[in-house]
Amino acid sequence: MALSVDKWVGFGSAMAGFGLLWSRMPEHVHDEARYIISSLVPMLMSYFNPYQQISISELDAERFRRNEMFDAVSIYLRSTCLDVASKLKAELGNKKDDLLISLDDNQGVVDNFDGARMWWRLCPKSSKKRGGTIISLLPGDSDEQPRCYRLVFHKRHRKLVLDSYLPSVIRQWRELIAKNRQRLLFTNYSREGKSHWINVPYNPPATFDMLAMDHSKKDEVMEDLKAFSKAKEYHSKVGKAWKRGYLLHGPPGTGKSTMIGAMANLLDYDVYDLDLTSIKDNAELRKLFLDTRDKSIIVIEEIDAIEVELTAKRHGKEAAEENSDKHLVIKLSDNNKDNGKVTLSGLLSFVDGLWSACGSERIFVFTTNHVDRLDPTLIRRGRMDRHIEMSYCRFEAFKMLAKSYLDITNHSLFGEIGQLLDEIDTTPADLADNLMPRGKRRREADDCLAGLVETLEKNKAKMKSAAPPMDSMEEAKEE
Ligand SMILES: Nc1ncnc2c1ncn2[C@@H]1O[C@H](COP(=O)(O)OP(=O)(O)OP(=O)(O)O)[C@@H](O)[C@H]1O
Ligand SMILES: [Mg+2]
Repeated sequence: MALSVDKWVGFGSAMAGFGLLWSRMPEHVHDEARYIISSLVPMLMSYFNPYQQISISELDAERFRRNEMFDAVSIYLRSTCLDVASKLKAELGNKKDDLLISLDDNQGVVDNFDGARMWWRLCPKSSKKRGGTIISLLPGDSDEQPRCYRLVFHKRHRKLVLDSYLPSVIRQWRELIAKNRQRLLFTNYSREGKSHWINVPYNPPATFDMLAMDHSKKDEVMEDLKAFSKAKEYHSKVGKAWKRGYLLHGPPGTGKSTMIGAMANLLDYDVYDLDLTSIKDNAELRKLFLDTRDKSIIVIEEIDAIEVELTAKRHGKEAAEENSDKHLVIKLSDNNKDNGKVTLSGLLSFVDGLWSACGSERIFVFTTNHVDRLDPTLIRRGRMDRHIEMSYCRFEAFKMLAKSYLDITNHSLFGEIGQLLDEIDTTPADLADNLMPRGKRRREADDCLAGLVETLEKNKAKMKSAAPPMDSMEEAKEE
């Protein structure tokens, strides 16, 4: 039966080809005859061919982003009608040992819906070259036709297919992905001048419970995130895109990246780690943005360093080095001079321009060690809604680390450690390093804490010897 469906579809294409040929007949053929035959072709086609066809391409018509309907069909077919297919493909899924079986190219399957038969076929990528020329495409297109699913059904089921069958495919797809959702970490890479996302399964170990920072600040951030994830109606009521910006700033090793993992865990969002330096221009940046999914955190780490690097590309390395030494604010560039590059204005429109409203439930996170070096327009309130300072570890944060690393809430050395932490700036990363078991023997809490006191004492002594003597400070003050 599938064969006869293919025949009909082939017949339809042949008739269409005939129509095309006819439309190109020389002028001298009588106009009236041309008109009659041209209008007869579609009538003949519809008379002879009782089937209709819908194509679902892997990329959407503008080729700007992936067509999610293609994914919906893939997942639907995988779950419902692979039993009858003879050519299948096997891959390892995102979850460990998760075997993914799907249709192989050119393989067809039949689905039954409400007494109607639906013929599906996966058509492979095909070349657009015909007769040695490439058919003209939108800018950025490749010369390959993307893969597509072809659905063929009897004409009398048209209403059923459009009103019930395809909506049910989408509904089942949504249910299946909600059930089997695996959080992903994406990063961008560039191939042949075009940017793409690749992903790996993402299960960050950090949670807010383990994050050592001021209690009230932590609670505030968690409340803010939870409120954001439930604020769909609020955002549409006030006419704002459903997105939020966080700027995490503080010295290295204070937990900025760790907090991003904790955010992803708390909200169950995917993370897109955006590498700006490998993006060709603003258009590519926009394309990448359109390719992100809802419920995601889009991260640009160490944005100050990226700015320096981008400046280096534009104005020469020396200029960038000079800038980084002397100027507190390093601009990306002024966009008139930098066609074909990611510019500050491109980045701003990525974060909250017209295009940023194209998705929903997106959180932008920028991290930096030098908040004072950033262009103020990039981090103004409204763009980066919350500025969170991750600071050196004091006693309260230390207690959280002791609880997670050593499972203790009190110890005779706590008083001494608290005092030392007040005197010297120590990052949570340094403390965590001292609280980890070393070598083969798991160290007892006593050993760990004694070792930590020793390290802190040493650091204190170093700090004292590095500081200028009191007398010279007094002199400097007087001067
Ligand atoms: N606030 C914190 N709470 C718990 N652990 C922390 C914290 N800060 C740092 N750590 C520990 O130190 C390691 C390094 O921290 P992280 O990478 O998050 O720092 P960062 O602020 O992103 O540093 P950088 O600015 O260099 O990127 C983490 O793997 C984590 O184990
Ligand atoms: Mg980091």
